[in-house]
Amino acid sequence: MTFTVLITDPLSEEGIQTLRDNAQMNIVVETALTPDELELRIVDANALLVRSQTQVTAKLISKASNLKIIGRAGVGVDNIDLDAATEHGIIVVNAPNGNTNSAAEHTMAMIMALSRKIPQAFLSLKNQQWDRKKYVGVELKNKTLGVIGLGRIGAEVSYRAMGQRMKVIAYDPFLTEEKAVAMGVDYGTVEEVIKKADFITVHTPLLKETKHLLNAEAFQLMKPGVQIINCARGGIIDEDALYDAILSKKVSGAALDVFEEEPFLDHKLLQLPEVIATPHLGASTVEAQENVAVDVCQDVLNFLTGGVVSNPVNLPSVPRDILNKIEPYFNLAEKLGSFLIHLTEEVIEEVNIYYSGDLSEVEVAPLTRNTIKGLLKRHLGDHVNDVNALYLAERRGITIHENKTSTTKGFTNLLTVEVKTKSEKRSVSGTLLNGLGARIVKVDHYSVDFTPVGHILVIHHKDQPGVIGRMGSLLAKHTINIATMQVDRADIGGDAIMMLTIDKHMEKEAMEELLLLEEIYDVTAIDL
Ligand SMILES: NC(=O)c1ccc[n+]([C@@H]2O[C@H](COP(=O)([O-])OP(=O)(O)OC[C@H]3O[C@@H](n4cnc5c(N)ncnc54)[C@H](O)[C@@H]3O)[C@@H](O)[C@H]2O)c1
Ligand SMILES: O=C(O)CC[C@@H](O)C(=O)O
Repeated sequence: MTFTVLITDPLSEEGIQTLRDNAQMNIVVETALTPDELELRIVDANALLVRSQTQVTAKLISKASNLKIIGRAGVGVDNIDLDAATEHGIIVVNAPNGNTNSAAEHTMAMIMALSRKIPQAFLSLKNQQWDRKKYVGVELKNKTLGVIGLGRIGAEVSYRAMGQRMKVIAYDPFLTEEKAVAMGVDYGTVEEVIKKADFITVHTPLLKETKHLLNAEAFQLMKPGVQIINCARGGIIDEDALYDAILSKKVSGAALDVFEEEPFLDHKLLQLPEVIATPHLGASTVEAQENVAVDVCQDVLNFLTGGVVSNPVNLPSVPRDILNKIEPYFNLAEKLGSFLIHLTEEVIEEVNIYYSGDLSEVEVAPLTRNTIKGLLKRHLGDHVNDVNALYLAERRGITIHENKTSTTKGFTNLLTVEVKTKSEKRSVSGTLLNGLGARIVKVDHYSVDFTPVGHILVIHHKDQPGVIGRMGSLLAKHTINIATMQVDRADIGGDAIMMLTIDKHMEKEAMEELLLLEEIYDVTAIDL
């Protein structure tokens, strides 16, 4: 059997050779296709290999009737519609490790060029101006580097910055104080990092939660003269807010490798002398391109020839006989995880999963993976899947315990997930009701009953007459319609919980107003 492998972005020949060496592979390299041409060529492809330029959209995937695997030579898979690929049963693999070093080195190069105004001085010299006064820089030594996102690249940048005798303060939702100490960095909240840093570098994926992480509000909190670096993804920084912050002199310089819209030929930020930039070159080294091409081509080869892949992004791997028994619970498990992660802002150290009733008799490992996938997705994004969820949790020091028990509290099946942080324990229980689908039936020690979909509000309040009315009027003022509502309390006049499903996303302003009501302790808005 022959497989057609279509390569649509420039890939290192070292990697492609891995495929060429196998007689079954028919390699087609077409790096200048228009989207329309690509739609025609994709029909015959069994594998598609891309970097960040090719946009693998749902429309393209819908035309890819023979496609089995998409390989991304690099980390970010935001140019690939993962849901569409999964829906079409197409496996996506990436190469997450091969360009870490290059991206970290590029970030350091940007920090150093920025602090010493090297690109600006060079340009001026090219324009025949010998100007030594205009290009006075600042030293890095003893300055504080704020790192937001301490994953592979963020960690490597931190080590290098310490080599420059910088102090590093970092925030990552999976960073504990102990881990920070072990790495030699200071631990801070996003706000602390932003307030204390002289240079701020972001190294998160682009997710709902990281979109415009550095916005006008964040720039307000920063030190005057702060310098900003983005070698991760365009969109983590609000470009308009950055532009204004530079004009107002709050930000004295910015080094950008990535942009909200790429590619472009003209950008208003580039009109500012304080901005230096590169056209998404973080991974553009001979070594990184070789590494990622070799890794991804090897995975594609393994997959097409029946082997095991190393870096699946969306691969479900459950044997059919087990799948048939537990598949109905997958959605419940993931929803419980997704719900629970919103109940704590602290670093999760331990997860306990209790399988009761019918669930105590089945193979539960895939359900655990789905639960953890739901938990991690909020901070790690869509690259968390059944295959890598446990690995990612383990890498973040989260211990997971599965427990089987016959106690069902009246349900034929009950799945309880409990997370422990340094100072709190939160839990949620759900069941699969025959014919009615997934229901959440307990939140901490409160009994509830609701379907885990849509926009949900969890409100802790004091059990007192009038609270529900005031809360309802306030939501009405914001044209938020309540679809369902549950109330439970610890004891009369004591702590109580309201669970609401509402018809639209709860905006920040409405949340803040709710919190002003005297009897309301806290409000959590969850979109499932
Ligand atoms: N410029 C380039 O050419 C280039 C090259 C390689 C990678 N990248 C990009 O760099 C980024 C980092 O890559 P990586 O390999 O280090 O990924 P990684 O998954 O190892 O690390 C990302 C980290 O961000 C953290 N995070 C998630 N949400 C956060 C939040 N709200 N606040 C703070 N931290 C948060 C995660 O916990 C994780 O530890 C990605 O966006 C990747 O696409 C860019
Ligand atoms: O393909 C590239 O050069 C960019 C890769 C980089 O953005 C990544 O996420 O790995």
